[in-house]
Amino acid sequence: MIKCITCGAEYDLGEIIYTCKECGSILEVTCEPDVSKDVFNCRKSTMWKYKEFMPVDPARIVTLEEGGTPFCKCDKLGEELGVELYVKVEGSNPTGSFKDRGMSVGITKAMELGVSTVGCASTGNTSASLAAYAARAGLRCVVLLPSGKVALGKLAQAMFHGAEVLSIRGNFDEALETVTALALEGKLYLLNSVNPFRLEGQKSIGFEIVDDLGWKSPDRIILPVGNAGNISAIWKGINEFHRAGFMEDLPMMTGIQAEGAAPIVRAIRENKKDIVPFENPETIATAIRIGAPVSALKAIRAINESNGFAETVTDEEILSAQKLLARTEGIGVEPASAASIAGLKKLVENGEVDKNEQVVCIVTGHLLKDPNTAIDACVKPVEIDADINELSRILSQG
Ligand SMILES: Cc1ncc(COP(=O)(O)O)c(C=O)c1O
Ligand SMILES: N[C@@H](CCOP(=O)(O)O)C(=O)O
Repeated sequence: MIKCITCGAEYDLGEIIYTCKECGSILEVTCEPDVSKDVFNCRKSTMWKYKEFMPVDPARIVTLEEGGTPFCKCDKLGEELGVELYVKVEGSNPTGSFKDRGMSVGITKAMELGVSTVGCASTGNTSASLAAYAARAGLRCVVLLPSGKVALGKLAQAMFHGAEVLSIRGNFDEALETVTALALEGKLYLLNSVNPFRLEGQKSIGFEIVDDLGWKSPDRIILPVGNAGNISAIWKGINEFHRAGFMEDLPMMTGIQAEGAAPIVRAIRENKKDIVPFENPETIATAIRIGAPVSALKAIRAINESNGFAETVTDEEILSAQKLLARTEGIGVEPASAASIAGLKKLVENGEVDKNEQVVCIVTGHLLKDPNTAIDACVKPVEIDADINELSRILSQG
């Protein structure tokens, strides 16, 4: 069933629907399989390890073997910050971000529905991922991107995988409004995270964290929040495993937003159930430059239900955390991803996160997604002749 999260209205799994016809709220797919966790043993380490929890025909999936991403224990950084730290490296997915988990389910669903054209609005990663999975499935793909605000690597991916790329004079929120209107006219199948099947794939991040920790919950999961689908999906997945009896405790879901694009943090601080959009969201972390997150209701619920927290970080804090993670632990992430590390640092400093907590930070996209920001943050290479004496002189400078 597809179910409205606000009024509970139910819809058939075969219906193409993005919001509730009764009350206009957002939807979710209900999923309560009756399985033992032993069925997962000896399966390949992709998100399809948990196929019983996915609402599509497992015999006909469109996959690039997404999921099963590294779960790195980060002792050096953990010690520096005073917590037991694990980093879930979503940049290791096939197109370099967590979106692949959602697109694998979303495109499989598109094939089941028999649609011919898929589309999305994107700050970059959704379009890169959709373009790749649409190519694999042989579907036409249309993506709307905010002009001048998409990191180079992501743009290259969308173009190279053959998507029809439209550069919108406007921001992500305006692009999403436009493409949603087109989807409602039936001109394309929308694969942004307002599509509840997208989130079914992304909930597997929660499954993997629990599995990686030996069927236990961490104390806290921290992640960047933009359109707010991922935090909602992970909380849904964690609850499904909890209800299935695979684990005892639940984590505190902690969302981090950039200071210039923080409607969810503001809603949590003001104890509101919904957001007031940021009209002109701005941040160097272009992936989370979003003012009107479509899954805000779900995200606020996830944070409140889990006794979690929401915090903002500045662009400077994001860039410094990006470098800290790269240089302390060798994990290269794009700026938005580093918001989780920046957030952890801030929350430890202000006492919100207890020393010795077991914390999982999700880093959502690969460093190479945004090469320009990475290069701008570094000292330029020194140019020298191919001469051993000159090389020795430089090395001796230390
Ligand atoms: C790299 C990266 N991190 C974080 C986010 C935010 O995720 P969500 O929109 O699901 O909150 C996005 C895009 O949405 C992203 O591309
Ligand atoms: N950062 C996202 C924004 C769109 O999010 P979605 O999860 O709703 O598709 C992107 O990569 O485009």
